[in-house]
Amino acid sequence: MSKEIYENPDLKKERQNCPFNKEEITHLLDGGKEKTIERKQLENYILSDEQLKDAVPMEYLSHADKYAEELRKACLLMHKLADSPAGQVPTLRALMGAGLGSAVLKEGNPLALHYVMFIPALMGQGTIDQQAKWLEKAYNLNMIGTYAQTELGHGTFLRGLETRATYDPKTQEFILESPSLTAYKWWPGSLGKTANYAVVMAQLYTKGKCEGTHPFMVQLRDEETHEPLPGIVNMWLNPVCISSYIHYGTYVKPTNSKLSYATMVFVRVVVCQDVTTNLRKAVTIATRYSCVRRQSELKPGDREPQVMDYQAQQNKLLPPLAATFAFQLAADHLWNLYHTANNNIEQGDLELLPDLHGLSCALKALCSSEAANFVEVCRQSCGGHGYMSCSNFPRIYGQVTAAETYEGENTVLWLQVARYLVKTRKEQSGGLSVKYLIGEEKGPKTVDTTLEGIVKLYRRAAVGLVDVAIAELDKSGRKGEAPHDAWNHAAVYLIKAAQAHARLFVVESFVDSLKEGKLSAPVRTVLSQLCELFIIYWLLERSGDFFLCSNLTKQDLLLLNSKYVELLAAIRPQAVNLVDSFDLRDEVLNSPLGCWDGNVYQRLFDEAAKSPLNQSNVHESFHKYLKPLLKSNL
Ligand SMILES: CCCCCCCC/C=C\C/C=C/C(=O)SCCNC(=O)CCNC(=O)[C@H](O)C(C)(C)COP(=O)(O)OP(=O)(O)OC[C@H]1O[C@@H](n2cnc3c(N)ncnc32)[C@H](O)[C@@H]1OP(=O)(O)O
Ligand SMILES: Cc1cc2nc3c(=O)[nH]c(=O)nc-3n(C[C@H](O)[C@H](O)[C@H](O)COP(=O)(O)OP(=O)(O)OC[C@H]3O[C@@H](n4cnc5c(N)ncnc54)[C@H](O)[C@@H]3O)c2cc1C
Repeated sequence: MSKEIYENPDLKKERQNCPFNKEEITHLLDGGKEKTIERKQLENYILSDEQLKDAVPMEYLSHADKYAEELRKACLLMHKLADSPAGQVPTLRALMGAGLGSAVLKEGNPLALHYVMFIPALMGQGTIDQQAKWLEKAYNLNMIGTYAQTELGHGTFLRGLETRATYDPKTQEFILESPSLTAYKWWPGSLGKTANYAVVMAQLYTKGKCEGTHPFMVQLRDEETHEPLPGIVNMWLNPVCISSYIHYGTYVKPTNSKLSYATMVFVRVVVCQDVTTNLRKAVTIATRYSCVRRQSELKPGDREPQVMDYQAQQNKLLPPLAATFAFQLAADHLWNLYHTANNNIEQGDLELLPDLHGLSCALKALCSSEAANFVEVCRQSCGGHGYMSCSNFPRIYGQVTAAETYEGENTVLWLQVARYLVKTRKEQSGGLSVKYLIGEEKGPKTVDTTLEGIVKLYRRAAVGLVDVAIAELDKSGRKGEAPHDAWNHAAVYLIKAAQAHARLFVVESFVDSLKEGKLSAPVRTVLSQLCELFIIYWLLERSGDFFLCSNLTKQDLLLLNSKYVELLAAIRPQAVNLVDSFDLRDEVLNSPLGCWDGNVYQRLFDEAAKSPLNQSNVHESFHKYLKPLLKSNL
């Protein structure tokens, strides 16, 4: 007789009479029906392998055992690549980030940097000959690389990196050295124990002149013994300059000195999608749990309600639910810009590079910071159980907050965006992502609170805040302040302007995607409600920006607040159906709180039972420490 599949009755009820086709949303997020089929085949292929399952929860292993266990599984995954039903590249992409890969490698993939940064650096900056020599070796895993840029003393200020690569014309070699403790490469993933090669960013010196930071291929360890090569600690020999600008001993300037930063642009684009995947996991866990959890008393004398029925809980969870769609659609737009810009750059056309740099910095900083805040709200919305390690919130939060720092610390990236906006506004130039700065909203500044009217408010805030920042810079200039001082003293305004620019891009991506998308009426309805909820949510959160730059009134704000709470109530009945549409398997969620069947309490209990401390009634430490204390009559 088939085993009855348990489904929590409340979750079951939430799923009845869903007014839209969940699979349609799944296909939208996957990039089409075929992609969904491919993803599910790949998930089955990977998650059915018993050798990829953890014998004990990772949190109970030592640091060294965690590393060894993750490396074991990462290597097994690489062996499985060849037979993957989805092909190598889609499989690799799925295994590197917060999605399928995190279901197997819960502490992170020791080989991630090899694929996410080392190979992209070779592809983006290596010469044809260098690519011929190294790419096949890297793809065949005959070498494991990382991207070594950050030093103990410098991570942000690349022009301040201390590692030096001095070109010796006699031997036609580069001598790499770390001249000081603060020059030691620090932070690069896999550098400690896994990688045997690295792309090292170093200041290139030739003929006594510093030509700025350039990428170098450096062998770190013996390919057979894995022992560090001699002198690897503070003197690295025989590196090779990647995309060499040394021609017969003479330095030839690249067409754009920032092309060596290209790898970071690529990862910033990828990070937007990865933090969105993590946010989707957090929202799914919190939403399902909030429909299983019953607590307190809403109507006196009634049964304890589902906590999702509290407006306060809806206010916590529905904006992040909407954000997952907003960020995914914006990341898709950015990805398309990346491909267009990259194809142009390969033809020598660098015109879109500033747009790509500005937008990738803006979206990486916005998606990572907003996702981090939203993940913490999701964790808090689950009360004490959200605090447990097994809830998976601590790990998701750690991964998303890391993204606020790596690939460019967010504040620094906001200032890069501001630099791009101020320059663009002053030159009335700029391409794709600042089109409105040129054609800013003309006409009366009256406010209408329709979707189009609200988008116009975002445009006014984005342009207006750039103009406020420019006015601050000009005021400082008139006081005789040097440009760098004026820039520093306007930082608060500059960052506000950059953030408003990023939010406008996300809002317009969401609205445009719904306009252009071939969606069924029911899906369009629910996604439009999420879109309107999200853009009103952000406006209410940042109302000061809008008061500063438009004729928004107190009445308008009260009206928008009423619209916001109406939308909370309208979307509440579809919350579980929307997160079900993400189609995230329990193994990917990796949380008793978020499992599809809602069997939360039994799964929590089973997880607790796995703790080594719960394998005996009295731990040995009692006899060593506590019992003597109890007898000591202090
Ligand atoms: C599939 C799953 C994926 C999983 C997710 C990924 C997992 C990865 C996990 C960890 C990996 C982490 C890796 C790292 O962290 S690598 C190290 C990252 N470090 C940084 O990002 C450093 C940040 N700092 C900088 O980028 C620079 O120092 C700077 C931009 C802040 C300043 O550089 P500087 O040379 O001083 O430039 P200026 O500010 O003076 O500007 C000059 C000029 O250049 C333009 N510009 C700057 N950067 C770029 C760029 N990257 N691309 C294009 N153009 C750039 C800038 O706009 C100025 O232009 P101008 O105004 O016209 O003069
Ligand atoms: C999980 C993780 C993985 C990483 N992986 C790698 C890797 O694989 N390879 C690699 O090379 N690096 C890696 N890094 C390092 C990362 O790139 C750096 O930490 C990051 O670039 C920030 O630089 P920093 O640590 O020097 O911080 P700092 O730049 O020292 O930042 C400290 C403070 O100074 C502020 N600040 C700095 N400059 C300015 C400015 N101009 N204006 C205003 N404020 C400023 C910052 O906003 C911040 O508040 C990783 C980091 C993490 C956390």
